[in-house]
Amino acid sequence: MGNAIIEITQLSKRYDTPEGAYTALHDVNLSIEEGTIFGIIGLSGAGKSTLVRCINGLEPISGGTVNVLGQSVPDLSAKQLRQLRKSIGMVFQQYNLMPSRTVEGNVALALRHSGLSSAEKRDKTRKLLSLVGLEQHAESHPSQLSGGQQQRVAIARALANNPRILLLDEATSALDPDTTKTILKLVKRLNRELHLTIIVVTHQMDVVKSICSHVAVIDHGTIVEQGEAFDVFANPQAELTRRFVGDYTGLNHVIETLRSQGTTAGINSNGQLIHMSYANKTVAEGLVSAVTERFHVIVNILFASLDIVDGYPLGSIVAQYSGDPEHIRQALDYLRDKGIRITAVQTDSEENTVESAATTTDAASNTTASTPKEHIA
Ligand SMILES: Nc1ncnc2c1ncn2[C@@H]1O[C@H](COP(=O)(O)OP(=O)(O)OP(=O)(O)O)[C@@H](O)[C@H]1O
Repeated sequence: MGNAIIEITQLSKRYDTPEGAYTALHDVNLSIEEGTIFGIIGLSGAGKSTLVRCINGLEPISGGTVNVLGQSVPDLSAKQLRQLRKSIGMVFQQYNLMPSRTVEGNVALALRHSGLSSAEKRDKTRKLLSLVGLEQHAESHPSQLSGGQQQRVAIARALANNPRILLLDEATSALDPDTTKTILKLVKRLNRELHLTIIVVTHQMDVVKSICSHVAVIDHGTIVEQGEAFDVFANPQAELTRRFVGDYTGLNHVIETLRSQGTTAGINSNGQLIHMSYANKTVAEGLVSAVTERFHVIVNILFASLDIVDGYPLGSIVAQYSGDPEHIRQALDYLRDKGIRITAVQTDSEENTVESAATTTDAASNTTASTPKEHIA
């Protein structure tokens, strides 16, 4: 981990509207380390774009501090702000390319105040296009390119002034899943090869899961949870985060089905429905047979999934446990000892966490505690 490249404390932002002041951001605290890929996820209207605009100085703040690259953004002059913005490359959902210019012309446009000669600009533009895999399309116009290719041009343009931070604002939201994957792969490579700090503003958990090392969840202008992406997925605390994660993994759908059609879904009224999540592949192997044999309980698996979050495997199982209640309790204690997070699923209300020693939350900072994990190649 390096130093914080962006440090935000107690940020608030109010907009004056005809109906009165509207608070779009409230007491936002964020620390983004250099070299990380940091996701900011929230529903529409949560305040994501406002936060981005406060970071790059496009919006005056109402309170708190915003430090970017060691500079206090609200205190910068117009000239200093222009300079700072050169260090922050921006990519948006709608590519924002000039239709009348070629691909090369679009990228070169970002170099117009660079002081480079025409030959140097041409050389740099070609290098940037090669970096994003578009060297063959330098002479094409944006209309001749696919959405994914246009977004690559926008990324090349955003990199023209050698920024230290790349800010992607819903950059993959208009793309199909396959194209999204290739763009995310490119973003990950840029992070690695250029040691760029990347901020990914999104409403898609899939994007966070694929490339982010850290994530902050924003809800109605407040950061409700933040931490390492894996920990947030493994042990979501805030209601909105649980919804995002559960919707993404399919767990919410399963629980809904069990709630509405429990008997038809094959569960009986005597068993206990348990959600198990685990971070360690080897522990999960043989999980069911171990507790079945050892504690003489019947484990009926209703749902299982395995995901890779930021390069780490994360498994999830919903199962019905039947048998002697004392044996079930012992079986669950045993699993907990093995580092598996155990949650009782209520079919008539919300899930309740059955106390788990391995996972705790620092409620004061809305930070999810670290979960042991096992990296895969
Ligand atoms: N200039 C403005 N004047 C008044 N209210 C604004 C202004 N800009 C944004 N808002 C309000 O602030 C809230 C946050 O908006 P913001 O655009 O930051 O959300 P968002 O999370 O980026 O949403 P989306 O994903 O839909 O772009 C919204 O309720 C919005 O209506």
